[in-house]
Amino acid sequence: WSNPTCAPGRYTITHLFEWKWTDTADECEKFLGPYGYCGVQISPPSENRVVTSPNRPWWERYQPVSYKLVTRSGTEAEFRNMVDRCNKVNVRIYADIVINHMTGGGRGSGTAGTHYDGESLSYPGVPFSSWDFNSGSECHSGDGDIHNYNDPNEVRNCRLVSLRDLKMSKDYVRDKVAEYMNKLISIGVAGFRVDAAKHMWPGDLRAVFGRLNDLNTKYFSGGTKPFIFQEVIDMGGEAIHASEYTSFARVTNFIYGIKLAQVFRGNNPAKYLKNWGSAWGMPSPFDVVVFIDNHDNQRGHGGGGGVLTHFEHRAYKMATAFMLAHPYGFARVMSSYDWPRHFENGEDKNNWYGPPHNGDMSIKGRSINADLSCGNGWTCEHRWCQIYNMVAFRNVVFGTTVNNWWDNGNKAIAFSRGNRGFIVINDGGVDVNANLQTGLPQGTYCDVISGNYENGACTGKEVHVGGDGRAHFQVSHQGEDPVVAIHIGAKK
Ligand SMILES: O=C(/C=C/c1ccc(O)c(O)c1)N[C@@H](Cc1ccc(O)cc1)C(=O)NCCCOc1c(-c2ccc(O)c(O)c2)oc2cc(O)cc(O)c2c1=O
Ligand SMILES: [Ca+2]
Repeated sequence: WSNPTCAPGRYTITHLFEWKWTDTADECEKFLGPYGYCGVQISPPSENRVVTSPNRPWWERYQPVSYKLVTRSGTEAEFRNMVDRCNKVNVRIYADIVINHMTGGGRGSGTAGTHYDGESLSYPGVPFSSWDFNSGSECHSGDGDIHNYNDPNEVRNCRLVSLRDLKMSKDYVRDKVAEYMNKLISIGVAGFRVDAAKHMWPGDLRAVFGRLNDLNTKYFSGGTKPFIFQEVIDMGGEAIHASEYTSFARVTNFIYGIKLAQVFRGNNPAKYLKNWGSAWGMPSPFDVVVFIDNHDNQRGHGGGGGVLTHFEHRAYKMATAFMLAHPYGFARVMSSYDWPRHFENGEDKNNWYGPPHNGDMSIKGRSINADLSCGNGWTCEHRWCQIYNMVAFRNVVFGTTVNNWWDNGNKAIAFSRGNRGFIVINDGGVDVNANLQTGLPQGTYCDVISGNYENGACTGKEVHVGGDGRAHFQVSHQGEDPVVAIHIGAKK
């Protein structure tokens, strides 16, 4: 487990995938601060390989060349400015760090112009050289790559898709990685998303994390530890289990999104969610970061591929509303960019597409529409009102449990969070037309899915809760948003 380092009253982060640092700083001040987000997961800030075939794919950022803070997202100065401005409006920065490996084969230069040679294992920008990498002594797979995911040694000591595998058992390597993380901490970063953690030994990760400083007291109280969550793709069926990694940090819970996709695509009745969480055999809520989709599995591979994405926006909003209304786990909202999917034999041939860009391949900033949504090719799910209003819902109900569960035996469910919030989700079949116990104090509440609570008025539907805590709910199973959510922070 690991404690989030959010400012008080904030409980959800958003992954601003491939955003520039200048845009991220602006987004903290204009939106994430005012709308109650805890923080941002940023794309890897370390210098990465420049891949031109295909042309600047998103996954080039997962092939480090050095730990210099120069990428397509911006310069070190822009990075420092972003962390400062976001912290000043109570929005934390969680850095995606790629420390299992460096580049694949071949030689070239990175986004800071630093030379590397993947053949001779030469990375002068760190520096790392051949004895800092796993070799035939540690990896016994024959060609040096991972093939057998049921051999824990092979998964950790061999090359993931031929990416040069760092020898994390070596003190020098641990020191250089910890030095990189401590530099980010000194700048004001609040924690880390550890990429490809499954491919590193838990003991080596624990040794590196043990070298980390406390967070910078310019923004955090003394003795605050960084919030660390590790990407461990574990869907069962492999030799490596997420539980190996949860004694010293959190893990990403991949099963979560896949199970919710099954429910909200209509394969399983929503009533099954009555005992959602640990009763489904999932890890302790304090050991996980939960999400509907991530940058990899929204493109159809990595974590099972069967998850909901912004392309299926109706079901996606329902599943996100459920995730944010339910107490299980620390929630992360994906924020994507659009790309022209092109399926051939079930695979999206364009799943490598990088972010919207200008003629010179620099990343194009997002534009903001009157309804707060984004343009210029950016999806900005974190700015969809059905999502940002549920981020506020999660803030208001924190610390309460699930009560007053109701379901219609099939695809409609409802539950309250203590006496602070109540949600009805109608996942299909028949309309809901019921008088339900909300557990809330008497009054007129705004439905925060169909509109906002602004200047004391509801721009969407209103719900009247009587003295007995009951209210009448009519939720068609055919509307764009078959969800009604109310809470005491949006009450007339
Ligand atoms: O699709 C991709 C990149 C995927 C990817 C990148 C970052 C992630 O955090 C992630 O989860 C996936 N990469 C493309 C293209 C590619 C890139 C490099 C390379 O040497 C070969 C090909 C691809 O087709 N990759 C093969 C399938 C995805 O196999 C990868 C996985 C991965 C997928 C499923 C697993 O269960 C697993 O344990 C690991 O993690 C990466 C982590 C990285 O840091 C960099 C990578 O290249 C990858 C990575 O290729
Ligand atoms: Ca490894």
